[in-house]
Amino acid sequence: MLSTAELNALAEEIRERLIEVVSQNGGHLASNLGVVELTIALHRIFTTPKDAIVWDVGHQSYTHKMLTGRRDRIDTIRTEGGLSGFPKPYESEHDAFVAGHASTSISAAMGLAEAKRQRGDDGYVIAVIGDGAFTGGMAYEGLNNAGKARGNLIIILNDNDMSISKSVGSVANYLSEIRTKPAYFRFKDSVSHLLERTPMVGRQIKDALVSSKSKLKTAIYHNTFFEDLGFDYLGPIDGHDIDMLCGALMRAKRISRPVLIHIATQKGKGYQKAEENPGAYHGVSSFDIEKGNPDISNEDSFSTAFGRALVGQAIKDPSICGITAAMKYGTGLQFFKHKYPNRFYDVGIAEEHAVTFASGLATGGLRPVFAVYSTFLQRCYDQIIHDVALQHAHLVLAIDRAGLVGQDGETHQGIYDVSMLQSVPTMTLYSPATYRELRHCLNACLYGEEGPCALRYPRGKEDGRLAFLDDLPCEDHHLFPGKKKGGKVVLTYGRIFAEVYPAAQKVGASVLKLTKLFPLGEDVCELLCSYKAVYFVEEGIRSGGVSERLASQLAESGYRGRIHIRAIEDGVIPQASVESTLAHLGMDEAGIARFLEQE
Ligand SMILES: Cc1ncc(C[n+]2csc(CCOP(=O)(O)OP(=O)(O)O)c2C)c(N)n1
Ligand SMILES: CC(=O)[C@@H](O)[C@H](O)COP(=O)(O)O
Ligand SMILES: [Mg+2]
Repeated sequence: MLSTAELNALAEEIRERLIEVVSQNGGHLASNLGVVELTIALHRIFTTPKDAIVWDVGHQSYTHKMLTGRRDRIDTIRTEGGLSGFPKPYESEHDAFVAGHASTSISAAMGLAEAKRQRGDDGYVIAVIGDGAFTGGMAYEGLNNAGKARGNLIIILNDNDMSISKSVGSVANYLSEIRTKPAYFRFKDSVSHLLERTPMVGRQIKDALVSSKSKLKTAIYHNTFFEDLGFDYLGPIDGHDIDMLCGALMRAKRISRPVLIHIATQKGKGYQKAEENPGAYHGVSSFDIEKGNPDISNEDSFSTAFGRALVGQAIKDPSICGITAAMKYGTGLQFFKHKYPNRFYDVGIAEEHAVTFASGLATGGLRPVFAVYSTFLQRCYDQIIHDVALQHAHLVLAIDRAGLVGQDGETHQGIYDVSMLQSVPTMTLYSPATYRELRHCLNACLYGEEGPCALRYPRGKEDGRLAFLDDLPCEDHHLFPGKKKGGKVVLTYGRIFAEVYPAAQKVGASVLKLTKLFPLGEDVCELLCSYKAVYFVEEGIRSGGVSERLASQLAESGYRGRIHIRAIEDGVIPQASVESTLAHLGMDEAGIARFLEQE
């Protein structure tokens, strides 16, 4: 058994390795540095996989991976074929549940705990959720249910007062209130502890006190929100003190009701630059440890092009509002916030709320734009149908990270949005391939369309090969004729056009590039019908995509030519660079050229 000093030395060693590896591979540095002691304490008191740890979002699980047999492979994290940056049960039996999206841990942990109870397994299930993830609605659905849980369930609220940016909202304020009065809560906690340890009657007195409405209770046993929901609350605890953490975890193990342990940690702990600027070190690409990571949030990308374009529109139109679900920098909305703080809303990690809130703004006469990553929009399917489309509310979804995203892997790929939105009544969707097209599409969504509108664009920068598009008019679709009239035609859209166009030139095929994906005019189908073979290339899942829909329309219209579809057949696309993934999918220039050679 390691001594406290040895455990602290282990924490230092792990920190050094984390900084080294993330500086090379990129990753979620600040979040991982903040939970080193917590992870060590968890693995000291609990034994995985018998006990299960459910990491919320999972971006902070690197130390857990190092302590569960993956230390010698940690240098492969987030690389193709290497360890995932998120928990993956297929990677290790110590990863209890898939994660990547926020606020799911309490529900998952409760399910796992209940399953253990039903199966007579006395293992514990521990959910570790950050204060950022704690702003998501699903966390409350979980808490509401879990307060009555009968399994061995422990929730650890890792409170560092930060989401990616500063945590927002009333819950954040409430947590900060608790954090700033630790002595008061510890006094309350020690009264509760004393009662628990008093032989025979202590527990009964405590239970009677908890369920009573007496003034005595409010005097000595003031409830936190969590106790009102049925949890035993332990905290706030210094999340960098391994002894204290172990003590709290041991105690939680002995309590028969669900327990919530509230720990206070520092995001970025142990690397000064990250401590000073935890937001900039939340998710980083490779960096120089000595110099640190320059702030790249203003660097040229589709996100910043969008952010600047929105400011350009908002100067002329005071009804435009900008909304983010905790992704201000990721989506380029920092410019809008800076210029129009009163029209900017960071709603926390609450995408479903953001959509319905935007619909409320629209119904009330404003022009809301919700900027959101494609992958996180997935949880808003019902809100988009029920709260937006059915009342034809005119709002704009600016869908960032559409298509392949690279190193975050399967949980973050933006490959489902086209299929999802295609089934939404009255939805309009644009897919710009360049910054200029993005500006055009944003303008069209704001002023040229009615009802729910969206534009989708990829992670990263414009492709230099597409500079020639800047000399062409921005149209809903554009035909680039091939060598032979009526020969082969390729229909495509978005970033992948940069691969398709040169491939088509090689084989002499025409290319029909869509900028507006739906609704589509009759003319598109008519045009395709004039070719002897139609090829589709789509950087999105095949099922329910544009290719499938148009192929079925062609078939219905009696088209007799050949139809070939290249789209993503298997929706689970692991981590790798976008270039490498495109090559694997046969969607790089060479792969598409081979595809077009098929007769
Ligand atoms: C549904 C969803 N929306 C947005 C994100 C992007 N995201 C990843 S981590 C994060 C902040 C998490 O903050 P917190 O839970 O407090 O963890 P910390 O990094 O502070 O430890 C956000 C917004 C996500 N993963 N899932
Ligand atoms: C963990 C998470 O969900 C985000 O931090 C995500 O990794 C951000 O990715 P980008 O680098 O594309 O902003
Ligand atoms: Mg946090």
